[in-house]
This record gives sequence, structure tokens and C-alpha cells, in this order.
Amino acid sequence: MDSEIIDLPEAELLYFPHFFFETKADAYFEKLLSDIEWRQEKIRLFGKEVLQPRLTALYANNNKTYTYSGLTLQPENFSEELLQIKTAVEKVCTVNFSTCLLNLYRSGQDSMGWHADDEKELGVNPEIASVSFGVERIFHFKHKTENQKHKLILKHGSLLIMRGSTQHFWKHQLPKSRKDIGSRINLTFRKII
Ligand SMILES: O=C(O)CCC(=O)C(=O)O
Ligand SMILES: [Fe+2]
Repeated sequence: MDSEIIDLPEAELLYFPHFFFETKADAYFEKLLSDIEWRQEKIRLFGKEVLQPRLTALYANNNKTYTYSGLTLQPENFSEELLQIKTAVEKVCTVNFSTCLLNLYRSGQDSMGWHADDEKELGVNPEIASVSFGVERIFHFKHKTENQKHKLILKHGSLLIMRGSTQHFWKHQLPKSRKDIGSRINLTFRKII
């Protein structure tokens, strides 16, 4: 399978543009779109309650909660298809994941702002496996202290692995798109300690 090392300083990034076959990726997209219990959560942003510009869900093989942006999510049990995807990605990862955070970007208007996945529950140097289904979107990296950015297109059926010191030194975002585009589903597998 083709994979690319994304060579950024103080980061460890591995990208598989075609991790799942197209037909498999199509089937996962449809199944996840209909079966996941998608919710639009409220978060606190600069002291104000706002709805997140995307839908989310949390699944896990334990009942440990995950807290980010002042929001604590209680997981559901993994479904059969999430377990299949988890097993597939673990073949190229160095850890077994406990948890999957899912995001549904309904259109180009949905997005995720700059952040690092550096919550305490993830421990130091967490490995995160990010799977994408649906329309391609641009993903940005920005170094926290140096003036360096990187842009990546996350394709349908792709896998991006972020590990090592990536979350310590870099932020990432999924910007809005002005194009009239369809939906994208992203799954980030994490190990909650
Ligand atoms: O949708 C994406 O590709 C990014 C998701 C992300 O960064 C996250 O869930 O922490
Ligand atoms: Fe993230």
C-alpha cells in the first residue's frame, strides 16, 4: 500500500492516501452516516455557549469520558463497523486504541478550528489515527512557535497517523470551504489512559 512520510520538524506523520479501497470506503461512509448517533454539541467559546460547526459522536471499548473545549463526552460501545476499521488501522499503528471520536462535516460550512490533541487523558506523545470518508477536505498544520505551515488534502478512504511529538509542537485545523461540497466523515482513534 502506498504511504507517504510528511516530513515536518518535531512531528511524526504518516499518510496513506488510499488506505481503504474506494468501494469499501463508499460503504463505510454510507453506513456511518446512517448508523452513528450524530449530535451537535454546545461548547464554550470565549465565555459564550455556541453550537459546534459539525456533528460528533464518541465510541469506546471502555466507559472513560473524553473532555475537550470544556465538553465532556460519554462514549457508546463500538459498533461492528467501527471495530473493523479500528482493527485495520491498528495493523499500521504502534498502539491499540480505546476510543474513537467521530466528526461529520455536513458541508463546506462545517469545520474544526486550530487545536492540538493534547488533552491529559491522551498522555504524552499520543498516537492518533485519523480516517476520512466522503468529500476531500484540506487539513492544515501550523507550528506552535515557529512560522511554519503545511497543507494536506485528506482523501476519501485515507488514513493519517499523527504520533511522536506532533501534538506537542503543532496545531491542526480543518478550515471551512467556500465550495458547494457534500459531507465528510472523520474518525480519530485515540488511546485514553
Ligand atoms: O476532521 C479532521 O480531519 C480533523 C479532526 C480532528 O482534528 C480531531 O477530531 O481532533
Ligand atoms: Fe485534532
